[in-house]
Amino acid sequence: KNRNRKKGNFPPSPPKLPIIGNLHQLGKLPHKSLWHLSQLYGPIISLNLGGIQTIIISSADAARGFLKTHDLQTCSRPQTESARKLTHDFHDIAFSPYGDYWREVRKVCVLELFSLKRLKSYQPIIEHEMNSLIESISESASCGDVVDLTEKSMAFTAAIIFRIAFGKKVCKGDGFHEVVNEAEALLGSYSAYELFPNLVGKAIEWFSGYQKRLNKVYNELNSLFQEVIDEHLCVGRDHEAKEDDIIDVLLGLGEKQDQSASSNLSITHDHIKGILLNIFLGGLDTSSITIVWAMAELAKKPKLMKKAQQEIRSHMKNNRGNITDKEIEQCQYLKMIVKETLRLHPPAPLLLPRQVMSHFEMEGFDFYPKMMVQINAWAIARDPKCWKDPEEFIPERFAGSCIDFRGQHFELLPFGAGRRICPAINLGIKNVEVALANLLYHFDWKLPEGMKEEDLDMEESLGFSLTIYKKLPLKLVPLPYIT
Ligand code: HEM
Repeated sequence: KNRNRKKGNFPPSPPKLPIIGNLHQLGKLPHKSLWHLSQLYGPIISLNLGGIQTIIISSADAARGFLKTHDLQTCSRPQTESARKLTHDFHDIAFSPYGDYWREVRKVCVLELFSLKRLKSYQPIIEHEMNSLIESISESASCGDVVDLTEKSMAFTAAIIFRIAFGKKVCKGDGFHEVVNEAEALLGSYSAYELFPNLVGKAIEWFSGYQKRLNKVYNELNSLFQEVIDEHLCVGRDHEAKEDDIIDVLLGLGEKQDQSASSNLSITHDHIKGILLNIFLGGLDTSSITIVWAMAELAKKPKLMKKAQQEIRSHMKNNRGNITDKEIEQCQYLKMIVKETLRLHPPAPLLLPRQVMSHFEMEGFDFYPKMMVQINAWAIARDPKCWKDPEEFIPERFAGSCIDFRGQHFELLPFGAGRRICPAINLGIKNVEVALANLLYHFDWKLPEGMKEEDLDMEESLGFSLTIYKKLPLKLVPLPYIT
């Protein structure tokens, strides 16, 4: 009680229960429950999640206030026990609090890992994985088999991220995906003691085996990452790829910084492990989730699919090869499809949580340090004040519009905005565009026998806590496109 007794005007709040506050109102899909609450209580609401005071933002104007006007006061992250442990004491980018360290590591990330030059060096990997994807679908197409596009897209993006980060693929059976999923589940939630910082919370945490679970994931990830780092340090390593992978780049930076004392950030193995974890959490699923939703929306609206195919095929003329960046740049309708998919299905619907760092006032409300902030990008993208027919998938709404997802337009925030905006937008978008363009170019797609467009299930399911997926796998029948 004492902790929450701050003077000031708080945003409206739904009625709370003793002890748990508003926790019971989150439901299975928090972004949806919070959207319903915002319709009752307004675009800025305050919730008590156990002992954590949380501000929920559900309008473009309020998001602009937090992510632009007051970005500097709200761009930290809550420092949870799981994040501290799994990122080796915040030696990462995504979960580290705002400050000198974060600014330095973010610079490294933007300039060294995700720059346009580096993206170019990833091109052969993306092309190679694209060819494998098309080949495997062609086999099914020649027999008229149904293809599980969810599984194929996940394998495609995972192979790219593993090769970019580790320089090699990691197979599904290696247990790596499971550890990363478990890490996401822990990083996207709070321990009982964080929610109820008293003896009861401590007891619940102890009985639930939370610390054991956290230690297990930490140990598994740590030894996996250390193994790969050691492989990279081996003299005479079999370096298949011509270009450096992310571990090579980070190890190289560590060596450079050893020689020059002028640099503020000296990259250690802990930094590499923290950054790798961010890359797997950020990159493994987000692009594949988008590819699946785009294909599902197009399968539901065959006229839109035809229009996209005509555009791509007209730019390809009679070329039977894969589509290159040059053709993709000309495919304006494809780009509208990607934007519309990210509007209706942002993979991280609540972005990543932020934390207020210093007191400020906005719209007559007071915000205090340590308050957690969640931006409901999913709800904002459905606001009828910003979007006509918001629930409809209409890529054409972006024709002649300057609205983009790069953090300048607060009605469309799939990558966030402000200082914490996703640093890998170009890589994420490239994977989505390349996959969609090739899937639509090389094949015509139909629904499995006996299924109608209206039967296609579009239900969402919470991933491991930070992302949402299409609940059921997307299964479609590919037919080879004959020029
Ligand atoms: C379609 C693909 C992607 C989507 C929709 C997406 C979305 C997001 C979102 C919503 C955030 C939080 C922004 C905020 O707090 O305001 C974020 C942060 C981040 N993303 Fe992405 N992302 C994608 C792809 C990637 C990829 C491919 C990587 C790396 C390989 C990546 C790495 C990161 C990192 C490191 C952060 C933390 C930035 C920070 O806190 O400074 N993301 N992303």
